[in-house]
Amino acid sequence: MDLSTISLSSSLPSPFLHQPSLRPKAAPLSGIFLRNNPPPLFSRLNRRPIAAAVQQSQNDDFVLEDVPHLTNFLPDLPSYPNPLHGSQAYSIVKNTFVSQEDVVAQNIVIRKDSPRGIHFRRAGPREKVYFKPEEVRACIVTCGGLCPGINTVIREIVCGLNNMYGVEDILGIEEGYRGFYSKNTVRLTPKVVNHIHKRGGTFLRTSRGGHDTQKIVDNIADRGINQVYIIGGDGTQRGAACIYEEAQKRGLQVAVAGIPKTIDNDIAVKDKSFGFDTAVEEAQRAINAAHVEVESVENGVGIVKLMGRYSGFIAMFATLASRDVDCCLIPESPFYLEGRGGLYEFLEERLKENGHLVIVIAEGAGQEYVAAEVSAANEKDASGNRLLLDVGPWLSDKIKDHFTKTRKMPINMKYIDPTYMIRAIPSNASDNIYCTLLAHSAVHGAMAGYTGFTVGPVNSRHAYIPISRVTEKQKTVELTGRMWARLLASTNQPSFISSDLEEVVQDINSMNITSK
Ligand SMILES: Nc1ncnc2c1ncn2[C@@H]1O[C@H](COP(=O)(O)OP(=O)(O)OP(=O)(O)O)[C@@H](O)[C@H]1O
Ligand SMILES: O=P(O)(O)OC[C@H]1O[C@](O)(CO)[C@@H](O)[C@@H]1O
Ligand SMILES: [Mg+2]
Repeated sequence: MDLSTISLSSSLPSPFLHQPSLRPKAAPLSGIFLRNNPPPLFSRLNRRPIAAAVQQSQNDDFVLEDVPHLTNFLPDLPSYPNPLHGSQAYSIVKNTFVSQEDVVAQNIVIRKDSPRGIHFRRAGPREKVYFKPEEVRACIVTCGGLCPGINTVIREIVCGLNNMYGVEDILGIEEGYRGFYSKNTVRLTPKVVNHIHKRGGTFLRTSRGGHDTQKIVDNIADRGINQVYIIGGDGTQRGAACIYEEAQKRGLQVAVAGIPKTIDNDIAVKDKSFGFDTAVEEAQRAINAAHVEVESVENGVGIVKLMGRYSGFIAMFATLASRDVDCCLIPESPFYLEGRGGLYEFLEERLKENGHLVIVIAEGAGQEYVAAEVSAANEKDASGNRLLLDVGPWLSDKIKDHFTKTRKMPINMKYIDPTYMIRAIPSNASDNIYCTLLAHSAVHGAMAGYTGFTVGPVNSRHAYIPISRVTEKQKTVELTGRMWARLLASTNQPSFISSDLEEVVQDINSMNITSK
């Protein structure tokens, strides 16, 4: 068990409950473990009591992975009644405010005797806020690659702050983290952002690299910013954690809220990333085009390359949605070309059977093969992410060579690379709604004094999730999970698992692992 897991059980000696980082904000959740992910300073201070508390509560099985609160390091911060009390939108809601006791369970498929497991705080407006609206100076920044819906999140943070809380002072930081110290800010009002959700990209522009925590926090302090909304992927959220830690170290009343973004859908804990549905939908157009092309010629072979550096979610879902795909190749599932059970054998069978076929490949798949054949320097982007080799043309050449040279069978290759087309578009209707919920959750959380947190749905219910949970591990397609099995069942493609590996997978499957 994690040493930062502590118990708030009523049997605890009171000193534990009085340590600032451990103290619940309102009514404590009774009889629970609280995993606060405290910043290094607090974990150092609390090491002994935390370990002792764990020992005392070994039998308790309810874990709350809590997010930090400004009062953890500013204990005398005053609070105010939430202005939503009087808002025309919320005053008629039956339970306007989310109770401090409301939590969201990470696992909802459980067995009768399973432990209650990990929970997160439910997102939403709280009875008390820790900012007077007229004293809020918020800023929004977008970093990393694009994804559909960023503009909707920006719009809804601005409109949410303004319409729900009466906040008027909102700044846009342009071109990512480096914009904090190298650019002027732009004033964001509901009028300025009114139409931006209809456009792809980010109204505030973006960049990679350039994260300098000291300079960023200096700038936040100099400008009198007290709420920071950070939209970006895993790298961006790591940067957000640094900003939160530095602001806390300096004792600044600055709430840092992260809205995780990635087209690859590889953010842990959250159900899915915003813009992902839109991207999968757009990918259908490329797959359809490939299918139409190859269906119309003799021995047509279509290849569609989609994004997905380390995870094949876009490829997997686009394949499952389409039904025209014969084979889906993803980074998590190593494939091989030659021999029994290999890709060539399968493609030959499909061509004999149907006269055409479509392959979808995620950009991160087969990197080891490409690397072995092309002399490429190990290049990185400005943020330090490894630049991938282009697997699409490599695969297309391999298949062409195999059929025309080895099998003496001419094929008609149609290669489509819609990489940027699927992420540079505006979000669809359902992603727009999703983005609105994310933005509102972030606004409610920051106003309520939470900081160093991210937002997202866990089993469909929106929650406040510690930043570390979304940065420590990337979500990947589980080869032993049901979704990948559904894909294999749908395409009937080889699993590319040799018999030795099959045994290992069966062993893993027989362990008590549940998958969605
Ligand atoms: N470990 C880190 N600590 C502080 N800042 C970081 C860290 N990693 C990345 N960043 C900063 O976060 C920003 C975005 O990072 P990156 O380019 O990796 O994109 P990302 O947020 O992971 O999005 P995506 O990968 O989905 O495009 C950059 O400005 C980068 O400097
Ligand atoms: O070319 P860019 O903008 O660096 O982004 C490419 C990368 O960004 C991602 O979309 C992640 O955001 C990856 O799938 C892709 O490899
Ligand atoms: Mg990333």
